[in-house]
Amino acid sequence: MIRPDVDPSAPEDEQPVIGLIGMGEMGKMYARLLDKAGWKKIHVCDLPSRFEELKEAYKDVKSVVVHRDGHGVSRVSDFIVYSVEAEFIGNVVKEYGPSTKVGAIVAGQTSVKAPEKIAFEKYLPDDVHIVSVHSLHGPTVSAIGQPLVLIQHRAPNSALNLVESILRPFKSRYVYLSYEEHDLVTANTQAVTHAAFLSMGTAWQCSSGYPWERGIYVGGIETVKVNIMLRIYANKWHVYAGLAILNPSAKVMIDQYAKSVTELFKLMLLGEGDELRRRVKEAGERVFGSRSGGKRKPILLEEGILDRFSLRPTTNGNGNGSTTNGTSKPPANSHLALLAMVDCWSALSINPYAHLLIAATPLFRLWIGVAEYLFSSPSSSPSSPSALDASLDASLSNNSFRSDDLEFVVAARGWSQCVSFGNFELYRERFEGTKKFFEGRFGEADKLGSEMIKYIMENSKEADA
Ligand SMILES: NC(=O)C1=CN([C@@H]2O[C@H](COP(=O)(O)OP(=O)(O)OC[C@H]3O[C@@H](n4cnc5c(N)ncnc54)[C@H](OP(=O)(O)O)[C@@H]3O)[C@@H](O)[C@H]2O)C=CC1
Ligand SMILES: O=C(O)C(=O)Cc1ccc(O)cc1
Repeated sequence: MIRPDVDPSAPEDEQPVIGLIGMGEMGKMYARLLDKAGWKKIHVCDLPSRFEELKEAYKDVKSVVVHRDGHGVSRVSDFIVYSVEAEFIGNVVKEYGPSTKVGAIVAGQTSVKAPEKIAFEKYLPDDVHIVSVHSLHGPTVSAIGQPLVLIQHRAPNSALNLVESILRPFKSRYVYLSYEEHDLVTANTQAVTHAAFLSMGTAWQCSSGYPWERGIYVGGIETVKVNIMLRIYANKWHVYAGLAILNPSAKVMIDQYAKSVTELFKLMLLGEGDELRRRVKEAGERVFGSRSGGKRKPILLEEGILDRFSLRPTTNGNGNGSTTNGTSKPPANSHLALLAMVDCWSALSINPYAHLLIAATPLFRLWIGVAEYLFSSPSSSPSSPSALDASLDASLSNNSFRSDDLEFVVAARGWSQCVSFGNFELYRERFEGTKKFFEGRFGEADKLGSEMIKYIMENSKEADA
């Protein structure tokens, strides 16, 4: 019997055997973090076809034992994490679940929990516990301070405590949810955020050019848009497909987002300025008016700070990433993606700040940050409009955004349809087509994006407190 409060300094024979089934990005991240923590018995596997490759990769890591398949891992482990594609979780648990050691605790890392719950209930023997997990960040982000969802589904408190003890060295922030609460929260935070950024990528691709190379201003909050879009396309398609297609609440959110995009664009096209301003400002009031009584520190302190993370070439020709001279004011942009996001939150009565404190991913935090910046920045002088007014004016009077905005409408509708049809193959084709277009830029975007996330996370600590 493993003590629920065990820690990595315990003698090896008192430590739990930790099993990792699926050694892709997340499985590898868990193996790395668990080994670094000092856990000495980590048993892992991927598909049998990857057995030799994995054995070679971990030959010098003493704590890691590689198995040919999930039967070997399941039979010896006290705590098992399945980190496989959400689409396949049913089949994988059906195959290996019956081999689970009596009294073990089983978790899944899947980003959408509905199929995982069904699979665990159906295929795990009655004498094993279910305490699921979800690290709410990608494999290249530090786990420190990030939300880590724990779901005590079919387990006594002692099993939950053991999972807490095993994962404590990650220094993540535990968030306790039920399976159902998890899927509702992640539909609101992740699925719709991804839909917005996937649509930006598709639209920019269809406009045939990297935005920062088409003479379009890419500083300030545009920097966040470009970096996050690239981060998402650099990840695996199935992560986003799974969490959108297999989460029933996500369809509703993504559909409303596409509707908001379309309706706002129609008002812009028709020049219905009064109605556009009324609708957007009312939505802004509903979403941001209640922002902790207006006392919460903004997520983005200054738009200019973001220029240091920009991908656009610098004036001295030194590639990317450095600041401009800071004197030129960015031209107003219609910011259709952001106006629609706030309209969507308002239409579905979602308070994004409530999610921020519970289970926000770094990307969601940044996305609220830019929306908040657009909606809450005051005008710099009595004669100049606020950022929001400048954006609304531009959307009505400046035709130069129309073609990009039209592409964005088409893209948002396309992604929404793809999700509502539940078509994984179509999703993969759309995703990978755009990924190919941006592929050359992933390296530098990853570096700049990680720095940007680190900066925002550090600045958010105080505000969250
Ligand atoms: N990437 C991210 O940012 C995050 C992902 N997640 C979730 O974690 C899970 C894993 O994602 P991620 O690691 O990124 O994806 P990967 O594709 O990198 O990893 C999944 C791994 O599972 C393997 N696998 C599939 N079937 C089996 C099987 N029968 N036995 C053993 N291994 C198998 C896959 O092999 P093969 O490739 O050969 O099919 C692959 O190596 C997903 O459910 C995802 O939604 C959660 C948080 C963040
Ligand atoms: O932060 C995001 O939304 C990401 O894109 C990274 C990510 C992807 C899937 C998850 O289940 C958790 C985090």
